[in-house]
Amino acid sequence: MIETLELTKAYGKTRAVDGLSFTAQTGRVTGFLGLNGSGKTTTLRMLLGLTRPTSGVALIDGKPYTELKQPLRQIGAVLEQGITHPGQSGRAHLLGQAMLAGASRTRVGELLDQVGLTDAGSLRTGDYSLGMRQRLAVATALLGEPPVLILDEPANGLDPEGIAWLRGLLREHAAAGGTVLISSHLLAELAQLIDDVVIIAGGKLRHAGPLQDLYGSASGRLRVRGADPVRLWRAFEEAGAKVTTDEEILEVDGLSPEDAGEIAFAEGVPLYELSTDTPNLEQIFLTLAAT
Ligand SMILES: Nc1ncnc2c1ncn2[C@@H]1O[C@H](COP(=O)(O)OP(=O)(O)OP(=O)(O)O)[C@@H](O)[C@H]1O
Repeated sequence: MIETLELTKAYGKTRAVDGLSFTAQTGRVTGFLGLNGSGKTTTLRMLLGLTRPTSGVALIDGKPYTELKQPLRQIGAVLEQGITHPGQSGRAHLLGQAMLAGASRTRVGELLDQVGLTDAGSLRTGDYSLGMRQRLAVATALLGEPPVLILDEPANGLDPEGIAWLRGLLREHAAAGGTVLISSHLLAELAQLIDDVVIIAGGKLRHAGPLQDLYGSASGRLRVRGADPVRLWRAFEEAGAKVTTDEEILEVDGLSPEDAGEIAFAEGVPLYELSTDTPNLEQIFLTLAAT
């Protein structure tokens, strides 16, 4: 499990992270979301022992990173910065890192295969595309078979096939009892990957919970088209709804589709269309993440 308690990092007068408490549960993939500059990278760096908190704690399985006995075997990380020497091949990079993590040559071959870089293993990493570099970074993070994974913007640079690959890998990792924390500034980018969301703004927690609850929290607005829009409008408003219109289509807040259908029936107005607007995930995120 990953946990922060009242975690704070101040740079002079700027509070990059400000009293942040959240958990990322074992067996789940948690999305860590916020707009640019909201404090995501600073939080992840504190979890990884790279930045010292001003106050509060960042814990991996109940301990700060610096107190972990075998950090490379307990936690794997993909950070935004490049980690490789451009003249080195992907395989050589992994072999070097494997020595540090105490992993075998066989493991390097398996990982190249798992991240889809077997054929590209002998190419210079300087010639890798952004997506290939992300795959190599994920392979590096997995070397020590750590149960906890922290990934900073890993979806950046991946094409749809790459995203599907990452989804499979992270889901498998969580299902095998791992913990995954993955950051992004776009909720839509992570929607297919994650179980839970933590949204921050200005270094503070804005929302935490299952992704499903975010959809649930967005009130479903109805789209109604009928033979007599004016009459429908009046009837809906009399029933307590808020209605806006472009003259033909009514957008109705505060009524269920059942209520709206029955009101139209009682008014004797034929309906041509009655649908519920699906909440726009990015819109929900932007509302929650706005400072
Ligand atoms: N070393 C530092 N010195 C001073 N200010 C910093 C430092 N690191 C981060 N900050 C500030 O802290 C705030 C949070 O930055 P951080 O990089 O954690 O945000 P982020 O959510 O990761 O953003 P992005 O999505 O752009 O990577 C920003 O205002 C940033 O300018």
